[in-house]
Amino acid sequence: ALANPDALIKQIYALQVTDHARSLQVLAQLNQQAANLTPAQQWQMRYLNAWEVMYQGDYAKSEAMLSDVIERSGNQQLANHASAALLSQLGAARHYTEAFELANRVAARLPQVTDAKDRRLLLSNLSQVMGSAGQTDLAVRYARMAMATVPAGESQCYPASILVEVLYYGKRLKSDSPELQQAFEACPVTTVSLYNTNLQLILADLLLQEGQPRKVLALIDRIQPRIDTNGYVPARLSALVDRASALAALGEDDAARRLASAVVAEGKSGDIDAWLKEAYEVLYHVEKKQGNAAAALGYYEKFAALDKAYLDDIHARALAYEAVEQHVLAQKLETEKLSQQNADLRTQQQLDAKTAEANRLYLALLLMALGFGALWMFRLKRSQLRFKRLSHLDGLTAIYNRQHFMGEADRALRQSEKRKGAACLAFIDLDHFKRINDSHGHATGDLVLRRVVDACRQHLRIADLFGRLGGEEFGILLVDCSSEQGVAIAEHIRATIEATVVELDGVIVTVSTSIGLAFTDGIGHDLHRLCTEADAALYRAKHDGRNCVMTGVESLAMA
Ligand SMILES: Nc1nc2c(ncn2[C@@H]2O[C@H](COP(=O)(O)OP(=O)(O)OP(=O)(O)O)[C@@H](O)[C@H]2O)c(=O)[nH]1
Repeated sequence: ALANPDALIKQIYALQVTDHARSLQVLAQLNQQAANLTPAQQWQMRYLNAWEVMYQGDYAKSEAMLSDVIERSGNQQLANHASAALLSQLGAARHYTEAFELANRVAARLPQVTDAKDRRLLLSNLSQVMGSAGQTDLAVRYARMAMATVPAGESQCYPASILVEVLYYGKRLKSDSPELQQAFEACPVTTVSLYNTNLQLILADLLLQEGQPRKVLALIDRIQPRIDTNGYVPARLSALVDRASALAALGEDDAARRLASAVVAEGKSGDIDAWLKEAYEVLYHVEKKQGNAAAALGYYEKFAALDKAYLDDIHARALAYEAVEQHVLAQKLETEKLSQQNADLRTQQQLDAKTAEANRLYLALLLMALGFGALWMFRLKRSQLRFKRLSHLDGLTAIYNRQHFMGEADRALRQSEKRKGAACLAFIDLDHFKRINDSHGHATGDLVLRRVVDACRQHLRIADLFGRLGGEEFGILLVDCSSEQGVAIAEHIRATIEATVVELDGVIVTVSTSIGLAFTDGIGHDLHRLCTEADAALYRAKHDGRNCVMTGVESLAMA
């Protein structure tokens, strides 16, 4: 097993463009141990292998591999790297529609890509794709954004190279353009030879266009060793064809033909068509110059076919770009429609929420009103009841007043009659009460009346009725009470009143009472008859010297 796979993976990243051959060795070493790697490391390896396949030019295979990493690795950073790689190779493989679609997805995701390195990478490749679509302005903008994203101390090489490329393909670059100079400074041959070589080849093309073939040859002589070491096919073919063009321009036809033929010998379909086209152009010019009309025509036809294909390709890119843009526009409109619908929905929801809140408020108000209403009703009822109760009571002593006593006594007697119970009616009248008023004042008289009520209460049960019948006269209906019990209770009451001492302002007042009794035992439950009887008994008690209990004549006779 490998000691530190992560370190080796890192090493591959570092070596990819600086020492490609060495990076391949490390990659092979790790691939042998793939089974021992963690799933995360295995995804890293899939990405690195995809990158290598792309480097070798097998775009069909690398496209599938990179898509797999983007969709399934679950590693956002790795997906960013794979997206960047796929972007550049979809363009190279002329899968323009896919490239522009991916570009749109990447551009949409850019705000979420916070890692500076990833951002720079994605922006650079977006720039490349836009450049290939002929959108030079956009491509330049992305490239400059990528350069602005480079973290301090990091190399500007990659975005600076992309900027040069897009300017070159947009025909906005000259051999002395500051952007090219800047890129050379950012991509020193010592650290990033591959990028430096690419820049040199671009410079070679520019020098050719500017009519400086000698400079081109000198330049290619200088970089040829590196090209041979790297083994990057496009670089090798580009150098070959540039050299052929330069030699042709210098009139060195044989050498030019030899080199151009070498490029043609490698001629396959795909990526090398650009150099093949240039090679046929060189051969056409050489043969024409030499007077080989038939050969010249043959090369010209081949050149024209490739040139048409090249122009068609540019046209296809523009069309694909347009199509994707239209699609994106349609999607955007759809999204806007959707977001409008969402906004409408939100407004509706807010409205609903407001309505619901208003309803809740109304309900709360209603409940409150009902609550207050109920409270008010309750209070009203309570005060009504209180008034009613008060209207039944005597103001001074708070026992039943005459009217209520009589009503209640009548009811109680009828109930008693139904269950054949016995009851006893007592009329109590204070003796010489007028004298108390006269000697001690009305207030003392009132106090005496209240104390008399208290004294009587001590001997009453809950069911008994007690009322004030007049000034100093009281009535008591003792329910479920025999005549003996009635006489005993009346006697107790009389004794208690006699014993009661009322003191007011240092003056001591006592009072006695006369009581007349009538019993249902003798005369039945008719209140009127009982009252007459009790009254007669009281009258006798008064005449018999007061401070005593008397029973009704008839009652007694019956008893
Ligand atoms: N202090 C006070 N006196 C009252 C009240 N109601 C009636 N009286 C007085 O009670 C007295 C009743 O006097 P009378 O009817 O002559 O009877 P009495 O003085 O008790 O004499 P006898 O009943 O014959 O023993 C009157 O002087 C009334 O003014 C009251 O609410 N408070």
